[in-house]
Amino acid sequence: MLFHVRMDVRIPLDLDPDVRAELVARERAYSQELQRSGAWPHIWRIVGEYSNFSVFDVAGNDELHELLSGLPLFPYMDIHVTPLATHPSDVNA
Ligand SMILES: O=C(O)C[C@H]1C=CC(=O)O1
Repeated sequence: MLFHVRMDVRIPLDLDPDVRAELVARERAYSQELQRSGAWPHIWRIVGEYSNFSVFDVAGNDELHELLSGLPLFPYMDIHVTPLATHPSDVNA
């Protein structure tokens, strides 16, 4: 199943810079591992925001929740999920 996910990152300004850097590095590694596995096929920066639009390709809601809640930055994100269905006019479907 495909899901559109918006992630807005809200790291507290007073978070220790070393803790912040370590979190961001772990987030990058976790994200890139999922991208390589095929579970996270698209990630786009939203221009002018510390946010992304992503597409996840997973078995269902439970797997998506497991992957999202495992994000190192999960405690510092607002996440909005939109399940995607095939459009009847999609010429590629
Ligand atoms: O920067 C972000 O959008 C947040 C997060 C998602 C992947 C990643 O490496 O960081």
